[in-house]
Amino acid sequence: MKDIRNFSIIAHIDHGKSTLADRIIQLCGGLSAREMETQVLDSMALERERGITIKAQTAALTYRARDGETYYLNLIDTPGHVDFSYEVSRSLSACEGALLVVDASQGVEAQTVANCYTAIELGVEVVPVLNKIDLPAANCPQAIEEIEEVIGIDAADAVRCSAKTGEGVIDVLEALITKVPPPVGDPQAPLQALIIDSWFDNYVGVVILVRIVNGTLRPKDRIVLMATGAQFPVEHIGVFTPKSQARESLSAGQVGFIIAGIKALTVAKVGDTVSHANKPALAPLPGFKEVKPQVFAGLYPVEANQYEALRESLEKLKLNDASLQYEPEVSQALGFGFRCGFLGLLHMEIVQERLEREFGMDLITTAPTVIYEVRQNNGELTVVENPAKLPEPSKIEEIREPIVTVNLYMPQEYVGSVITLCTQKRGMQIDMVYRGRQVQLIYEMPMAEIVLDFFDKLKSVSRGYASMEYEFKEYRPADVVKVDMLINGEKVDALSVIVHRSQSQFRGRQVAAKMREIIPRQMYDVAIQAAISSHIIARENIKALRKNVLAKCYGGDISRKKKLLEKQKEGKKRMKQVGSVEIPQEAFLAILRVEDK
Ligand SMILES: Nc1nc2c(ncn2[C@@H]2O[C@H](COP(=O)(O)OP(=O)(O)OP(=O)(O)O)[C@@H](O)[C@H]2O)c(=O)[nH]1
Repeated sequence: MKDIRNFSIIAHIDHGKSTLADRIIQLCGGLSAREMETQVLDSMALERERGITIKAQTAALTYRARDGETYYLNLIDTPGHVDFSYEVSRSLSACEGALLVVDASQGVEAQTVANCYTAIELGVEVVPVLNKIDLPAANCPQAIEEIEEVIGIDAADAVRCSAKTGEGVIDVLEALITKVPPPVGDPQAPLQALIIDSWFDNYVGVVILVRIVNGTLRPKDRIVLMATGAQFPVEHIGVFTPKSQARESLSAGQVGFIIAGIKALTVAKVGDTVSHANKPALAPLPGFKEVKPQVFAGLYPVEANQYEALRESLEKLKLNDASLQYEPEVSQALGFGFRCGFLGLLHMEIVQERLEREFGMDLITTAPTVIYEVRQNNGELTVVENPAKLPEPSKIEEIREPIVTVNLYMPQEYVGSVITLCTQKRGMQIDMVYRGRQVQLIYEMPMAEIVLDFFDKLKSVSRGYASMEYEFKEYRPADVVKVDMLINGEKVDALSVIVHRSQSQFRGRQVAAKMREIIPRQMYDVAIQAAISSHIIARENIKALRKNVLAKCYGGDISRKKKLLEKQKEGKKRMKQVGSVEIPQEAFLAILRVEDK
């Protein structure tokens, strides 16, 4: 085991994580030059565009070091966004080391900081690497100073490299084997394997990526997944180089995959422990957590006849995304659709985008909401993830909302504005810690505020320098009310939102005003009203307009007429006919666009 090194790469977007990973894979002979042509580590087109790695992948590599020894390196990829922070912590806890890649021409940036602290807290050895030294703007001494000040680790002998030219990449590997300790574990002990990731493969079913902590696993062994107790006979085991390669055994310290005829991703949860069914470990590995959807929204096809297609697309997505939930739902205004549960806003956006892009769906999405626990006067306790389903105020005894613990990191100069923002968002300060030039703020905050627009606001008050991660804490009583929107006197269920009472009047007015801007003028007057119960709190009017786009081009250039009609059709695409009024997609998300008081 002395010759194994398990590591991951922590880097800010664009600092060169994928390029460096590719270089390392190339140096260690994992792939031929032709296979290298396409960047391997983040394969989904969507990911590349957004620059985030959604599904962790891995590579088992062999490296002949300068000391003449051969080392087995396991590169474990980590996803890079707040919604996936639990998966990040599981990937990191499967490593003994992490390369902290910093673009020497840019210095340390916010996003890396939170992941780096997670690594340090998990006892992972962080090895600083300065990348892009080929750039004229590279300033290594400055980058070193920033790493030391901001992250607080010694960076004097940070490795300098250029993932682009290949210069210094060997030094990165040498630093890795000297600085990162080999794994510890007992190959003879009962099996404990940590699930780092799992995904669905059309041919073999669920593939589980594990880090074996103790014990040894062989094909044909019978395994148990400790959180669910489900048992399966192992069919194949192996490693990714990054191509898959079968192995006869995987033992303590190694990283590899298990295929065991598992059909549903929900059985093999990230963070769970795999053990032998006949001789299970006494206890699972620490740190398993059930990740549950935190944010819910309704997804409706623009064309009613697309409902079945939407169901099929969601089914397909769900195969590879255990955290996505959906249930059929009916809205008076929007017809048949699905109430979907997501880990967070980014997760929601990704799902939405994949549905539209990969599956060609045309969707209307309602405003995201958190889950409320509602106790009614008759003692009944219900869970509400759709504002339209909130019982009448007179029937409610108490509403409780989810509270999250938020960890924020930012340079000192932004502490003031971040605190102001947190207070505005009903946050309660728990702690404030100085870490070099960086400050860590810990807040407890209603999840609903985070869902609304906290992340964007945080970025704007800190000019992008603050980073955050959050975790569900508990449900607490909350003084919230439902604001309904009426269009021409009709309540549109899909437009209702739940907001804090102190903000309700203000938000109701703002949403109405925003909708007046968004909803195009129609053939008749349209009245938009906001109401709490039967009490109207705001009213806006959209004046009638006879919209005849052809009126301007009398004279009869037919191709121009066609073009205009085409354009008008395009504009209609994401509209939904509600009663007699056409409402565009943005109107359903108007609540996300309003300013704070
Ligand atoms: N000049 C120079 N450019 C580099 C170097 N390493 C990476 N790049 C470039 O920097 C850009 C970002 O590199 P990636 O490897 O995609 O960065 P990443 O951190 O993986 O980014 P995401 O995948 O978006 O998270 C690409 O255009 C690379 O070609 C380097 O050493 N020198």
